[in-house]
Amino acid sequence: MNIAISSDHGGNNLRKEIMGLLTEMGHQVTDFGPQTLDSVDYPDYAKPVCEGVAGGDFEAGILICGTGIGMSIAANKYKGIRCALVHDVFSAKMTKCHNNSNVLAMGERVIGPGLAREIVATWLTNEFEGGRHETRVNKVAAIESSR
Ligand SMILES: O=C(CO)[C@H](O)[C@H](O)[C@H](O)COP(=O)(O)O
Repeated sequence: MNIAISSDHGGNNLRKEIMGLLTEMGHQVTDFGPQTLDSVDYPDYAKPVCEGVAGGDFEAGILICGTGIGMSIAANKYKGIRCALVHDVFSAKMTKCHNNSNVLAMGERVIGPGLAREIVATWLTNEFEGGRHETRVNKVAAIESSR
């Protein structure tokens, strides 16, 4: 898959860990930084990933900050983005199978690299189930279109 990734300063180390995993898994990774440990603002780094996924340049996006919360809030402001904040393996599977999430957010200050790797691998290797879940995802999209 063609995957975009970014973080803020609070997610820099985990972003690099996950980039390594994605490469090991054979994915194409586009890194939107940041490239230093300077303090930055997460909405600035959510933007290229979300615009790229919503615009079809990337099949999936991964966003990492200290808690993952700021990134997920910012990401879900973009039309067409379904960002899930995930810190456990069960939710990683469910959000792909049921929500068809196209962006995954995690917090480097919340979970360790081992669990984060498992979450990403689980999210990327499961499939949207469609059916009743598609009806629900479409209803969410209708809310977005009506505003
Ligand atoms: O947005 C966040 C929380 O919702 C992220 O965790 C940020 O990484 C965090 O707020 C950054 O905090 P800092 O004190 O500026 O390092």
